[in-house]
Amino acid sequence: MNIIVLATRNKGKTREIRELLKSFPIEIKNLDDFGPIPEVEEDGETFDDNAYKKAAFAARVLGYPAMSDDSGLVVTALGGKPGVRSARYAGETATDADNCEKLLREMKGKEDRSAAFECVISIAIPTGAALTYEGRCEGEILESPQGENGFGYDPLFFFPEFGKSFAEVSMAEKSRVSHRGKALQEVAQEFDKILDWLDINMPRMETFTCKS
Ligand SMILES: O=P(O)(O)OP(=O)(O)OP(=O)(O)OC[C@H]1O[C@@H](n2cnc3c(O)ncnc32)[C@H](O)[C@@H]1O
Ligand SMILES: [Mg+2]
Repeated sequence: MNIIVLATRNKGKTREIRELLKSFPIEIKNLDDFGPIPEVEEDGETFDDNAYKKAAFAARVLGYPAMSDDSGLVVTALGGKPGVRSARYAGETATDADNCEKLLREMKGKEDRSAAFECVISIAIPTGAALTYEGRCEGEILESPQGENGFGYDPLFFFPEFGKSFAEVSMAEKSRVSHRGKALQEVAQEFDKILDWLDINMPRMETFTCKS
């Protein structure tokens, strides 16, 4: 069976990705299945840059195909912030709660509450070749947190079609419409092609016998 390493340390993402790919014939490993590996600096200017960096690095270091997700919240009234800095919005060691608090502070008094979650999924192999999938979903920033489910900014992200925040719906409901859900629906649709691509492009580990 094909092995793919999920190149993320985010437990919320990992849960959602594993659930959406559970019916496919792949073994999904995560970074914790391996010894300590260095952290990748997420210094790209776009979700695309960072997604590729995370997947290509994991694939190169571990020797398996790797799938990463770079995602974040893009808020109109904040000129697109927190964007690629979503995980570290309130500082390098910020928690989800710290980031949500900062977002509420920055949004105080803002009339335009529109925002979007964006996600780029990269699937890379050790040679550096990669495939990219994208998803986006639009909503509004609430005045205060609502709901206990999900992770990150979910309690502050109101999704008009549901009339609820992402933290007030189940993981399955969220994934049907979310940025990550949409990107992974594309992955799912193309899954056979992805497996063929891995088959053709993954470097083979041949065993050579040295004659003395
Ligand atoms: O880089 P990895 O290890 O995958 O984990 P991370 O948490 O650092 O992930 P990102 O760099 O992609 O930053 C994305 C941040 O955007 C937020 N985010 C992304 N998707 C979200 C979602 O579905 N719901 C709520 N917040 C989300 C959340 O705060 C994440 O920490
Ligand atoms: Mg990150």
